[in-house]
Amino acid sequence: MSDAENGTAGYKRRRVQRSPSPEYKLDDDDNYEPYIPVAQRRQAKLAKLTSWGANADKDRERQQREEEQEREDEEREEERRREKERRERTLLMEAQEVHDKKAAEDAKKTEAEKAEEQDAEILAAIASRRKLASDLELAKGVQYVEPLKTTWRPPRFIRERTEEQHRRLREKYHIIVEGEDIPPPIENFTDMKVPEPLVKFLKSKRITKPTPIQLQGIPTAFAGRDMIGIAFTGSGKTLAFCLPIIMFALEEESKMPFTRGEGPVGVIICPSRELATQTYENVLTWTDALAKGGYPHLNTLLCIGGISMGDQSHVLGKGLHIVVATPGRLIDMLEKKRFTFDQCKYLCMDEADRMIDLGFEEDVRNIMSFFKHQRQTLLFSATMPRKIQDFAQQSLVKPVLVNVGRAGAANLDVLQVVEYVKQEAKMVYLLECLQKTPPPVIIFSDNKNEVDDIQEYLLLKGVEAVAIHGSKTQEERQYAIKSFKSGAKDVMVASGVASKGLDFNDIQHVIIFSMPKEIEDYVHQIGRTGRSGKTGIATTFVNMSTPEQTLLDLKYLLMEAGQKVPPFLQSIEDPRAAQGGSLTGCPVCGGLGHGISNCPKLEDTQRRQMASHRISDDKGGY
Ligand SMILES: Nc1ncnc2c1ncn2[C@@H]1O[C@H](COP(=O)(O)OP(=O)(O)OP(=O)(O)O)[C@@H](O)[C@H]1O
Repeated sequence: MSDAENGTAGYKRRRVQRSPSPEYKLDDDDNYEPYIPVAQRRQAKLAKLTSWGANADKDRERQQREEEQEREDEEREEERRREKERRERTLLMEAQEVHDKKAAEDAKKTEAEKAEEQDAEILAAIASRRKLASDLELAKGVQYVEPLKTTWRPPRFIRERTEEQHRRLREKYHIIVEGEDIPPPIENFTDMKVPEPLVKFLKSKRITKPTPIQLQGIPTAFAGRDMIGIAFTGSGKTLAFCLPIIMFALEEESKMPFTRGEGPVGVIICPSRELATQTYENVLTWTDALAKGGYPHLNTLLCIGGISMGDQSHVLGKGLHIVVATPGRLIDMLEKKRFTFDQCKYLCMDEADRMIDLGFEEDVRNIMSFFKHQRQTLLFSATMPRKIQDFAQQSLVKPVLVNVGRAGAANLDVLQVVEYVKQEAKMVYLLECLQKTPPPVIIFSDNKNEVDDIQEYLLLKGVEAVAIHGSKTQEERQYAIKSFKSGAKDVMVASGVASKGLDFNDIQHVIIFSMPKEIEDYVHQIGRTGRSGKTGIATTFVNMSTPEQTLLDLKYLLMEAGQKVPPFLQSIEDPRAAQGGSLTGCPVCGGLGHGISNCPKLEDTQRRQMASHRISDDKGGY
């Protein structure tokens, strides 16, 4: 029989003939039915029909058995399916239960707890920053464990006092200390062994008794200890960190006079040129007073951007004792080897939290890498958030923390007035506000254009005003400060950054035209008045454009200082209180009205970091 006769037979036969090996066996082969010729099939059918009768019973039985088997199979299959469904449902339910339980637990957690968890994550990220030490020290694993030794000792009668007596004295002046073997507080300059001519000079400037930060800070620094000094604005921190460096330089010069190319023995770093200039001028007056009193003459160099170092060649031409600097110019001079830190043993940072926190951290490390020996490090500021304190402490040797009042608290000698003034009414109201006190008055705005606008407006109204901000030339800035300090000008309009830490005589009134976002800036700004024990007024304009969180920080600060809280500030609720959270201050900026997760300073730092990464990425691409 041909293939044509049985249709598909040729295909099947071809497959039979190929007799596939097991590994090539396709699924179709499972259904393979061997070919049975038609005649044979007919015969088979006939035989079946004929035997039907005889086998009918057997067949029925078999059929019944088969049907039963089939039913059983179906039942078993159904049972298996049901079991599977049951198992799946149980797993699903368990998963749902776990999910529901977690949701319930989350719901039970207060918003404050969730915020705390978030805060802990952010803090852990901050904590991972590198220690404040030079790269070389970090790379070599150099770690100093003992503070520097100095020859200074407190007078015997003070050494003989008990720890309890020291404690009571500190308590009397509201001084909080932390650390090991803390040197004693000393209540007058003579007992601190400050040279007589300087004591007399200070007296002539009405500096007769040390302020609390000086009373504990100067002995601590004289004893060679690393320290973190925190005290409110205008409390005399400058003398506290300058005096030890002057005394150390005097001692070194007395041992062996310095000649050209030698020194400095100490460096003071400030975050702004103006602050560095002011500190430099202070050091000059104090070292001059000593020289006039028969002590060796000390050379001090001002090392800041915007001035020609040629003007100071007379200082560089001699032995150098002290350098007062801003970071950028200092690094430049060190890199050019105009002087070295081979003999430098004293490093002080003013407004240290700003230096560490606001972009100078790498510069500070760079500066540290020029030191050849162990140094004594002093960090001072009016604001020092806990997080920065912790970080700084890790970088110092057995540090002593000297704290007068809460870090970041406002000076209690400043009467703080907060007024709601609509944006468009500010200028006119400013004139009215100027009538509150006689000059000198400082007006702050963080916006450079606004600083210029205010000055222009005041000049038009016949008010003698100067202005200072970061976009002014160094000459303009110096002129503004000089004419305001000398009393030739009544009002200074300033951006916060340009005037931080500046000590002007007897400022009567500080007007904050636009409230800074960060409460620390506010504390520094109002701190231009109420200095060295005198009182002053600070008037601050706020309105709808002031962020609520800033207002809340302000509200708590006023409450802490026992000042009047105006009704519009009173009505601002703390969302953390509603959530039952803790109302402790932000560890990053010290603001009392918010937590770390919505800290404006942290946001700002992160934004700047991202911007600088972008810039370095861009640079890397070329
Ligand atoms: N023991 C003292 N008694 C009286 N006045 C002092 C004393 N020590 C310093 N002063 C004066 O107090 C003023 C403020 O001092 P200083 O500038 O050192 O304050 P500060 O704590 O550094 O403030 P800021 O945090 O704003 O920089 C200065 O004019 C200074 O001469």
